[in-house]
Amino acid sequence: MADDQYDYDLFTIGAGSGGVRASRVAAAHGARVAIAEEHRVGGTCVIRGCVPKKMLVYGAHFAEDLEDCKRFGWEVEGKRFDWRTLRDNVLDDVDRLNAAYTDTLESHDVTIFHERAELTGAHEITLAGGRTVTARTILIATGARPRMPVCEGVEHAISSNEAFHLDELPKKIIIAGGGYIANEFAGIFNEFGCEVHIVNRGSTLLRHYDEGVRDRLLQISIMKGIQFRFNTTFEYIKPCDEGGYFVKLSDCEEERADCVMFAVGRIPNTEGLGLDRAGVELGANGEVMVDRFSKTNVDHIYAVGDVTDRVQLTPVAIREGQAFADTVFGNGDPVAVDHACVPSAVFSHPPIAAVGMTEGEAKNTLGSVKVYQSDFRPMKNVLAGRDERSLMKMICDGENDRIVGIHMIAPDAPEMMQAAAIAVKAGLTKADFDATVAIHPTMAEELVLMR
Ligand SMILES: Cc1cc2nc3c(=O)[nH]c(=O)nc-3n(C[C@H](O)[C@H](O)[C@H](O)COP(=O)(O)OP(=O)(O)OC[C@H]3O[C@@H](n4cnc5c(N)ncnc54)[C@H](O)[C@@H]3O)c2cc1C
Ligand SMILES: NC(=O)c1ccc[n+]([C@@H]2O[C@H](COP(=O)([O-])OP(=O)(O)OC[C@H]3O[C@@H](n4cnc5c(N)ncnc54)[C@H](O)[C@@H]3O)[C@@H](O)[C@H]2O)c1
Repeated sequence: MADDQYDYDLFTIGAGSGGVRASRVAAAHGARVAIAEEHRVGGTCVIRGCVPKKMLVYGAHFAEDLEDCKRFGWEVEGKRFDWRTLRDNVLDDVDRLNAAYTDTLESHDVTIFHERAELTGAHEITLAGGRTVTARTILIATGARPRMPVCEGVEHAISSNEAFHLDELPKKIIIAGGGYIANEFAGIFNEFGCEVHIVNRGSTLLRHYDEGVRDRLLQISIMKGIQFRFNTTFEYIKPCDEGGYFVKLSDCEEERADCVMFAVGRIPNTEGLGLDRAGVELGANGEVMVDRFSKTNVDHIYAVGDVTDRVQLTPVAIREGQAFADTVFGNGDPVAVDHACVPSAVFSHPPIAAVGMTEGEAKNTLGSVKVYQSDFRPMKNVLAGRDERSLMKMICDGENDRIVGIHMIAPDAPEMMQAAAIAVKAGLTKADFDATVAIHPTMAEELVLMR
């Protein structure tokens, strides 16, 4: 493996989900590996994404539990929510994870440069401090950053990055977007008692999800007090002397808000990386173009994760990193990641989870389609007096009964979906589900009882 012509066998730029996995696996295969990280080891998922977000979701959900518990006989006197306590505890855990990821790299003898890196030659990388190193193979794993649209006063708005660090909760927040981040943070802030407005440029929330499921989320979110504006754009955001901002939207008078947050997609981090000099081909959104082995058009340069804009999810970035390291540094056959049938979840209140084709996609793709569904009020909601129904849908190929998609909105939907996704990925049929005995009483039993 040792190739003394270069300082390292592998140099990874970006220590997020994809870069860390690729680096430690390549090192375990015997490669001499270095990684550069300009911010904090762990990347988006650990530092300012999935993990702290999920902790806020847990924190937020207590608002409902504390309400619902009364009907279960519990009385909680003097309940009060303190944002700073939750925020600081979450940020402490982020510090712990940052240290754990750093330890993992160090224990695999991966050299970490805590600074920005860019390509300055075919095999040459220059670090922000001025040091230059060389590597036989280079991996671009620089992730993506929030897209901030062109709008007067956009500099006064926050993105999800800042949402984890707020000093105070806003009394009123306007969130632009209708995707994952907008819906997840709308749920979080709403449960904490903030007045939440979602402003979407288009007419659809979460457009890649099944229509029935997204309509149910919209209905429940409205019932919980979240306000929605569709087909609306931002004209300006201006600071207000008394604090907060004046916000002018395309379809109404100027209004005041304490915080404006943009959650309108993420842009691959490819600017200023020297990729043009290296001749690496980029796509229309600045994403690195790669083949199924994550190789760019330049033989020794690879890219994994959000920077390639294939599927912007942590488990996908991790798989791409693993497959890259096994392919380039392992002894087995090349490994390509299968991007079909990737399950996903939106950690809204309640959460959504899905795998495979939506009903609409199946109808547009397959000859005949059978749809089974279960629309029910979970037992806990019935006793709690919470008027919130869950929905599960199973989409089958009418020709052969094979399940091509499962979609749900229900408490713990992501937990149920992980197991159900195995069956869909394995190509099981509705009859296989029917043949499985239910676990009673659960919500998941609906999966094997659908008509
Ligand atoms: C708020 C939020 C919530 C999310 N929730 C989920 C979720 O619940 N589930 C899920 O699966 N996904 C979720 N995601 C998406 C997930 O975080 C990403 O898909 C994943 O982190 C991508 O990993 P990556 O390795 O490609 O990039 P990243 O984790 O972004 O890592 C890239 C790293 O590269 C560094 N870097 C960039 N340029 C340079 C340079 N020139 N030199 C040195 N370092 C550099 C960056 O600082 C960063 O640390 C969420 C994202 C956000 C923003
Ligand atoms: N639970 C999860 O797995 C999770 C959570 C958060 C983020 N992520 C990942 O991060 C990515 C980015 O998330 P996101 O929510 O920023 O993007 P997104 O692609 O999910 O949604 C963007 C939304 O913004 C709307 N929009 C675009 N421009 C707009 C504008 N100028 N004004 C108002 N609305 C506008 C779009 O119509 C769309 O609804 C996701 O695609 C996902 O891959 C995943």
